[in-house]
Amino acid sequence: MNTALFGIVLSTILGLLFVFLFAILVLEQRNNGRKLPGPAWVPLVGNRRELKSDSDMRIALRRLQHKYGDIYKLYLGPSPVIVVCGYEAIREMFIKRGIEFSDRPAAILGAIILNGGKGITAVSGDTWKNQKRFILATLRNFGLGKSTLENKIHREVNLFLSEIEKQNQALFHMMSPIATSVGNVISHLVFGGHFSYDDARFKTMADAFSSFLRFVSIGSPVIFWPILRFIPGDLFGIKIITQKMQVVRGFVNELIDEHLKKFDERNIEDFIDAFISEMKKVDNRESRSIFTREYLVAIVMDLFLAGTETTSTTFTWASFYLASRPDIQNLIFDEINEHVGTERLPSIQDKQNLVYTEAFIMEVLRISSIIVLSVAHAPVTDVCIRGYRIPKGIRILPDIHSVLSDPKVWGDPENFRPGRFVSEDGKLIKPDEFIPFFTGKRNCLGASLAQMELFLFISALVQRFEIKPPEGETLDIKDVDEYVGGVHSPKPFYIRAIPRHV
Ligand code: HEM
Repeated sequence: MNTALFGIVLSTILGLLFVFLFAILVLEQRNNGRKLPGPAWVPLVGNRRELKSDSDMRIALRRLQHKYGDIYKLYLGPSPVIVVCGYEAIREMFIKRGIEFSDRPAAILGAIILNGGKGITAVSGDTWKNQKRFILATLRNFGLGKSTLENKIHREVNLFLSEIEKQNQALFHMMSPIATSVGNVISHLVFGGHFSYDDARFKTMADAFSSFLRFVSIGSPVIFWPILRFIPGDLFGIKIITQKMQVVRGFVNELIDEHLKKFDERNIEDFIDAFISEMKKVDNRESRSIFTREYLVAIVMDLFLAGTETTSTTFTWASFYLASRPDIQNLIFDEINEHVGTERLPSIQDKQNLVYTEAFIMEVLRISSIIVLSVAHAPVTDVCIRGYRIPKGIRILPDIHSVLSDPKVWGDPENFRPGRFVSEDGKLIKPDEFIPFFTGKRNCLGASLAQMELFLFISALVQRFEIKPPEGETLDIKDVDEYVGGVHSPKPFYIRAIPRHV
């Protein structure tokens, strides 16, 4: 299409959309039902101004909650979105009436670029239920929560510790080594192999996923105006992201081909084998089957995307708090030294004795709140909540940060204080409001895996090394904390790892 013709088509479409939006506005105003509160919005642009009014979007979100209450409506571009804040509203909608809010909105552009909208995070209804059941059962078969997986994680822990040793007490950034390690834990489960620390394929995949997460963050206009992706050039960076995703998809397809070639029904070794085994059993003419190659590619990509950046970002935050709070790091080390010693790696069995270490991990998950706004949900049918009519399919964003930073729940949410999770008689406290993995029917599928990894990697790191800021400096939260959308990760910071036993 030449540029002039493209301009005419684009302006006609935009004109029609404008009329359509104006009609929605008029219809909404005529609606006699109780209207959800929310800021006035500008057609086409939505409430971008309100969300971007602060350098840190969490401040804007807290202000909106304060002004409009726990359930309010926003417009992101032309799309209406309902934001749900505070534990009570989240409990009411996603726990008590969880099934009614367990769909995802119709495949949005982000999910389509990632996996054709077919992976576990994007699907709804029976497809979602069947995928979730199969993935959880298969991951359990391959050791989730069992010692077989712990042995594999320990192998990765040892490689990780050697990698830290190689830094030779010089300054380094934690994200790179830990991303490879947690990526390798998923790799063991998914395809039965692992990457070396300098593997170019892994670096490409990690880079593609973190660019993707930045891109789908709440602010990208092309997500809400998909037509913008046809503008010549790559103003919104969508073409480069799509290319990167194609490279990752090619790599996943190679893995599947390798598995198909050596497939042996009597020797099912990993998730891909287990899925292929089901593919061979079911009749693929049955159109509702989830056991197709397309679904397999999408699920594998989802598991890597959902399981790598989240866990490695949390771990990177943990290394920040270790380096910036030597008092807390000493308490963790003393506990490990007392209950495990230094001759063997801490194991899952030790969890019951390493209460303060567990509390430290919970406090990192709480205060870093890496998923500020959860993945969008959608009502399965039209529903009524607190007198508000909520239409089927609308995007609902649970505001996890509003719960994890609520002063009514935590008292001093801004302070890093692991002791809040330890009772006076030394037991671990798990408040209902502790929801970094969200809650209800659609909560994180990898929560127990992530907690197992964080425990085994963090306890081993502190057992072996003293984590320190750069010589003669201190690390301050103000220098690393910002949230602009996507996963809440710290700005780059550098630390040293000093071996405790030479
Ligand atoms: C610290 C690490 C992690 C955090 C904080 C985290 C958090 C979350 C959150 C908030 C959601 C959205 C729930 C919702 O729909 O509202 C989610 C979904 C999900 N997570 Fe995690 N996650 C972590 C690690 C993992 C790992 C290791 C996996 C591994 C396999 C994983 C797999 C998934 C999947 C597949 C979903 C989609 C579930 C569904 O749609 O039913 N996550 N996670």
